[in-house]
Amino acid sequence: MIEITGFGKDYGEFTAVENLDLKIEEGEMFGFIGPNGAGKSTTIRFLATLLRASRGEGSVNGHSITDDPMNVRRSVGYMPDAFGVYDGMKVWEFLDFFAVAYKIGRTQRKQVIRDVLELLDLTYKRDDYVNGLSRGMKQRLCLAKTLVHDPPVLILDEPASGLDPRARVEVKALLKELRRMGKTILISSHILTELADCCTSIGIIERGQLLMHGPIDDVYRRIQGTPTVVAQFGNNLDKGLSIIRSNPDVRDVQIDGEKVTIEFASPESETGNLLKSLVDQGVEVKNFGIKEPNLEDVFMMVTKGLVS
Ligand SMILES: Nc1ncnc2c1ncn2[C@@H]1O[C@H](COP(=O)(O)OP(=O)(O)OP(=O)(O)O)[C@@H](O)[C@H]1O
Repeated sequence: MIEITGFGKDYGEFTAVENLDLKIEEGEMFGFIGPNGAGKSTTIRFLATLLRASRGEGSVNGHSITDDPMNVRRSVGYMPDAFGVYDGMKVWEFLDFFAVAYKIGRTQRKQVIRDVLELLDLTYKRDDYVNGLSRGMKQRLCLAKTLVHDPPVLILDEPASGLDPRARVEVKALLKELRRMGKTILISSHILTELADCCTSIGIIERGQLLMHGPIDDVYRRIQGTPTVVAQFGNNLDKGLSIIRSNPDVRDVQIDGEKVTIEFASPESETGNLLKSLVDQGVEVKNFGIKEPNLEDVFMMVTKGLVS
C-alpha cells in the first residue's frame, strides 16, 4: 500500500534522511517512531507529495509519488504535525471547505460532513466556531477533515501531540476504529508507548536512518533475547547489588527506590544463576521477574545499537 525505496532528502549540505526503504501493507497501522529531528516529518511530507525527494522514489496505493501526485493525494488523508484552523469559520464550514476542495458534490457533502462529525464525536459542535474549540477538539476536527474524501490511506504526523492523557486515549480508540474500517494508517510519534497497543508494525528512525522496521511482534522477538529482570530485596540491598554487579552476565543495573532493574548482556544469559547466587549468599529476594520489553525499551535498545 505504501512503498518507499532509497528515499533521501538533503537540505543544503545537511542530509535529513538517508537511503530509507519502507513497505507498509494494506490494513496495517504502522508506527513511525523517532526522537525530535529524526526525519519523520520529512519522510511523511514526501509521502503526502509536499516535498521533493533528493533521491529515491515511492508509491501510495499503487500511484507513483513523483509521477502521479494527484492520485496519491486522492488516496491519502494527511494530518500535518502543525495545522492551522481558520478563524471565523464554523466546524461544518471548515469540513465543507475541504470537501469542496476534493470536489465532492453538494448533496454528498452534507452526508459526508454528518458522517465524519458523528465518527469524531463532534456533532454537538457542528455550529460552533473552530477557534473556540479546545485543542483536543481541534485535533479531532483536523482528523475529521482528513477523512472527508474517504481515503484508503491515512498519514498522521503526531496526531496526539499536546493532548492530555484522556484525549490521547480517545485518539487511539479512534485510530483503532479507522483501522477496523479498513484504512491503512501511518502514524508518527516520539511518545513511544502511545503506539504500543495499536500498531501492527513499527519503524524506528534516528538521525535520518531507519534503524529497525517490521511487524511489532518480530521487533519484540528480536530484542527479547537479552533479558531484563526487575527485582526487589527485603534486606541486604548493598550485598545484593554487589553480587549482581560482579556477575559477568550482567550488563547494567539501575536502582529506583526499592526496585532494582538488571539488564543482562546476552541472549544466553541465565537469569536463574544470578537468583541462585543471591539466595545462596543469604540475600532476601522478595521479587525477581523477567520484564517484558515495551516499546520504550525497544527504542532505547535499538538507538543504543544493542540490537539490529
Ligand atoms: N526546511 C528545512 N530546512 C533545513 N533543515 C530542515 C528543514 N526541515 C527539516 N530540517 C531538518 O531535518 C531534520 C529532520 O527534521 P524532521 O522535521 O523530519 O524531523 P522529525 O523526526 O519530524 O522531528 P519532530 O519530531 O521534531 O517533528 C532536522 O534536523 C531538521 O532540523
